[in-house]
Parts: sequence; structure tokens; C-alpha cells
Amino acid sequence: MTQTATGKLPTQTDQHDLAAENRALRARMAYLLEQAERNHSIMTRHQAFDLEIVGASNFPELIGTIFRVLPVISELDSVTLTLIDEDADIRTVMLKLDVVFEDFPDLIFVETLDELGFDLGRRNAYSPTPKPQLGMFDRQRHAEPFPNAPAGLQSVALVPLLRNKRIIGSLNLGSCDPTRFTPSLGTDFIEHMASIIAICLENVISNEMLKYIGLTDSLTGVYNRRYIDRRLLEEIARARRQQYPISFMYIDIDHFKRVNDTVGHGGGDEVLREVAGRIKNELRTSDALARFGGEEFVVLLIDANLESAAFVAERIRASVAGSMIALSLELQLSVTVSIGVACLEVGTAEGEPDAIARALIERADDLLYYAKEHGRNRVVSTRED
Ligand SMILES: Nc1nc2c(ncn2[C@@H]2O[C@H](COP(=O)(O)OP(=O)(O)OP(=O)(O)O)[C@@H](O)[C@H]2O)c(=O)[nH]1
Repeated sequence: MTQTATGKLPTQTDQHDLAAENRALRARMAYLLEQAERNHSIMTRHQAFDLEIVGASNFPELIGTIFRVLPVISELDSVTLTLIDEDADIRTVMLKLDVVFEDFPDLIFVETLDELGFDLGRRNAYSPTPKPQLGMFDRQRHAEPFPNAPAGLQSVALVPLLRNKRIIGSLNLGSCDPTRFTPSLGTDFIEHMASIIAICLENVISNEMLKYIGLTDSLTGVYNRRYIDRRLLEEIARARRQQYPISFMYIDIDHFKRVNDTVGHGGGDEVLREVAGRIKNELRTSDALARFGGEEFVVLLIDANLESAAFVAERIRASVAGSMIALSLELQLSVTVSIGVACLEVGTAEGEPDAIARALIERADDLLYYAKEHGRNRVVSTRED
């Protein structure tokens, strides 16, 4: 029979106490085991999440994963993301790369650090790390980070996204449980999560910027030849599948050598920028404008037959010729363009997309040459000879 610590045989009361203590210990153990299992499951889910966001290859994929997965694995009722985008560079580049911001209503852009709603005192973007702010949800105070707050949101955590001590935005977490985010709660876990998200964001944003730079003409800001070559192949395949025509314009500024000779290379660059702007104004957002090099531009028009493409080309010609271009140094200059227009009609795109693209470009180039030979400042979409 069991003896007590004093060596005496246990009484019935002692035994009763021991059994109760035993039951309590077992219950405590079961609770701790349950907690450990729960924590393990949370850790596993978060590790899978980390792997998924680290593997995201572009901005929409990363943002989409954060908004889709994080509320589920962290049992949150709202997750939003605020990014500082001072000169709207991120938005401009993403738009150019066809990111549809309407798909991400919980992605918020602000111009300045102050708009993040952190209590930063006299900090600036490079000051030592600010801490997450946890507390009760206040519809007015948190209107900016939670623009679509669900009914019943009770507590929130605004977690700074930091890269090299610089705040790039904030990850905003919301719960309908009032005890979920209280000021006394430890923040190591959410800070760790935010730091991984911040690295992924910065990485994906700089990749997208590089992609954009690689596809853009730095002088005029329109696409470059590499972009159009690639896009043309995609569009030929799509037009073939969906049975619509696409058209291609080759645009060349007339006597551009004379422009350079008259106003210098810098003035010539200004003319190139203005002409690019005037062409762009005549296009739909689905059309793509690129500078092919020198004083040559091309336009790819989606779902446009020869007649409508020639109509747009005529508008472009008229817009360039219609008013003088004002240069800095108070100079004004008249320029004109010649345009060749070719179309890939429905049912004519047989063979390899590569060969079709080449033939389309060559036809537009040939018609441009014809326009030059027949007086310039004109649009040619069919040859009369
Ligand atoms: N300012 C500026 N000039 C450029 C640039 N790239 C090419 N050029 C100039 O564009 C001019 C093209 O001249 P040409 O190909 O002879 O043709 P053009 O004078 O436009 O004559 P047509 O096309 O026959 O009407 C050359 O003087 C080039 O130096 C550029 O990026 N900036």
C-alpha cells in the first residue's frame, strides 16, 4: 500500500485528495496537449503559408495569397494591407502590367507614412522599429486600414511592415473576438509573420519594377519593341481562338532628321515624347503603343478591322499635324507622321504565330514606306498598285 511522505499510511481523506490532485493533473495535461497540438497545427499551417508567399512570382499572386489564406489559417475576420506608394510608382507599374486593383478591395495605398495611423511620435521612415498596435476596433479611427470592415469587428492589430527599419506599409488584422488583440498580448508571432510578408512584398515589387523597365521605352514611357514582339504573339493566338481581327500600325515621324537638326537632339526627344502622348490619346486601353526605336512607333489594336484601324490612324495623323508642338526654350514646331496600317482578318491567321507576326509587321512597314513615297503626312492601309 502507498505511504505518504511522512511514512504514515495514507488515510481515506489523503487518498481522496490524491485522486483529486491526480484528476486535476490529468485534466491539465490534456489541456496542455490540446494546446500543443493546436499550436503545432497553427505552426504547420503558417509554414505552408510562408512557403506559398515566398514562392509567389508576381504581385497579384502574392497579394491574392495573403488575402485568401491568412484569414483562414489565422482565424481572422478581416485582413487588409496598406502600402506606402509616395509617387504612385507601384500603382503605375502594376497598372502597366495589367494588375486589376478592383480584384483587391482590401489593398490600400497611401502617400505618406503618417497616413498609416501608427503612433510614430517624431519618427520618420528610417527610425527604429515601431511596434504593432493592438486594441479595440474603432470604426472611425480605423476607417482607413479597414475600409470594408465586417459587421461585428471587435479588436484589431496594425502591424508595421518593415524592410531594413524602413516602414513600407502595414498588415492590418481584425477579429470579431474582443480578446483577440489586446494591448497586453505578445506580438512576436505577428511581427515575425509581418516580416516575412514585408520581404516577399519588397521582392515581388522590385521584380515587377524590373519587368516593367525591361518592357518600357525610358524616353517616352510607352512600351518597347520587346514588349510588342511578345504581346503580338499572345494576341495572334487569342484572336485566332476568339475569332476577332487585330490590326497593326507602323508610325514614323516625317523628316525627323530635320527636327533634330533644327532644335537639337534634346528638342527632338521632346518631340518624341509629345508625339507618343498624342498617339496614346487616340487609343483604347486595350490597344498597345510601343516605340520601335528612333522615330518609329507601332500600335497594336485589338478587335479592330482594317477600316476601323485606318480610322484611328487618321485621327492620330490629324492630332499630330493639327497643332504645333511647344518645346521648352519657347520654341514651337510643326511635325507630321506617316502611317502604314495592316490587319489580320478573322480566318487568315494560318501557320506559326511567329511567321504571322513577322508578315503583319512587314506589311505595315511596307505601307508606311508607300505613304512616305507618296507625300508623307498620310495614312495608307491599301496599296493602289
Ligand atoms: N532626338 C532623337 N533623335 C533620334 C533618336 N533616335 C533616332 N533619332 C534620329 O532620327 C532621325 C531619323 O532620320 P531618318 O531615318 O533619316 O528619317 P527622317 O529624317 O525622319 O525622314 P523620313 O522618315 O524619310 O521622313 C535620325 O536623325 C536619328 O538621329 C532619339 O532617341 N532621339
